[in-house]
Amino acid sequence: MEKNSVAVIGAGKWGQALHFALSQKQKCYITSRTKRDINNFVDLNTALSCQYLIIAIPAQQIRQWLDEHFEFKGQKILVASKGIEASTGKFLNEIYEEFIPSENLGFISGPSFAAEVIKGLPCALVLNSLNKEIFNEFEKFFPDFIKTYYSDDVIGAEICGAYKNVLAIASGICEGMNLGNNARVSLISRGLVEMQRFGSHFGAKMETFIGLSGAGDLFLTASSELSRNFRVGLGLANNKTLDEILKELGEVAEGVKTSYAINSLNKKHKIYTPIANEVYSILEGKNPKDSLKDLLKD
Ligand SMILES: NC(=O)C1=CN([C@@H]2O[C@H](COP(=O)(O)OP(=O)(O)OC[C@H]3O[C@@H](n4cnc5c(N)ncnc54)[C@H](O)[C@@H]3O)[C@@H](O)[C@H]2O)C=CC1
Ligand SMILES: O=C(CO)COP(=O)(O)O
Repeated sequence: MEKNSVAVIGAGKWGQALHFALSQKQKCYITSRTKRDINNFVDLNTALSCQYLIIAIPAQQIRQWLDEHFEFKGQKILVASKGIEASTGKFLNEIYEEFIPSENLGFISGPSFAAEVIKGLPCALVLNSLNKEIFNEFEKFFPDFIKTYYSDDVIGAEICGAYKNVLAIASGICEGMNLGNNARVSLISRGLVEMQRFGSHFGAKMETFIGLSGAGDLFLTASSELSRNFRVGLGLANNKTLDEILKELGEVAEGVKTSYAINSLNKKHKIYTPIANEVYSILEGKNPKDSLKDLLKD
């Protein structure tokens, strides 16, 4: 294992943006399932032999990928995905911890559209880990245009990153129905309260919800067409089918599968999550106008 070697696994939008960012200060490798014309693109085995890995593959594919491709050799890992596994309701830290010791793991959160990061525009991110050494070691790889903060609230960051995608779908629906600014901001504010209620059930810290990982990423994603999840909401409000929307998108919108995960978790744990429930129902075919009526009277 080459000392201080860094590799990004997954060359989608976020993987490429992180590769661009981490290439500013040192050599950074990148790999993906299909060969890409990107500087320092390597095969998977070369990437896996690096000391530091950033993994940016969609949440629903992580377990299978770890099962089939990953061998733990002491690497330090930052997880860049945002979502909850729909088939089990597991948070990403729970999946990773089945394969890798928690002291080797960190999780990226915060408002960060790949399209802006890849242009070198400034942003602030949180590197969450139970082991502060992970933050200290990865922090030095980030370029000057990204400010990094440390938090030990891994579960809080995981829940914020996943839940805000579902709320971004709701906000896109609201926008697509032309309900106005008052409605959208009411939805986002109540969404933040709902996300905090859900998160505190699983031990997340209150401060995480009012910081970059919570309010920060929620405000960003739920108010911009740069968000894929927001665009899913716009499509649903315009009576497109989910298949049509996802085909048009051509990229992952984690909020869709995460809605199903949240639906089973809130039933199991009896958590009051009206907005996420309506997103789930709309994905299952409910008319958004009926959802609006139900949300206003609940
Ligand atoms: N795009 C963004 O602005 C941000 C995305 N994220 C998160 O990063 C994750 C990845 O998102 P994007 O890169 O934007 O999505 P994307 O749709 O652009 O790319 C996903 C990548 O994962 C790869 N992939 C899919 N299935 C795989 C498998 N079974 N094994 C290996 N690789 C596989 C695809 O080939 C593709 O390169 C998501 O969880 C997303 O929520 C987080 C912050 C910002
Ligand atoms: O997580 C993101 C920005 O922080 C990206 O959001 P989308 O996946 O909705 O585009």
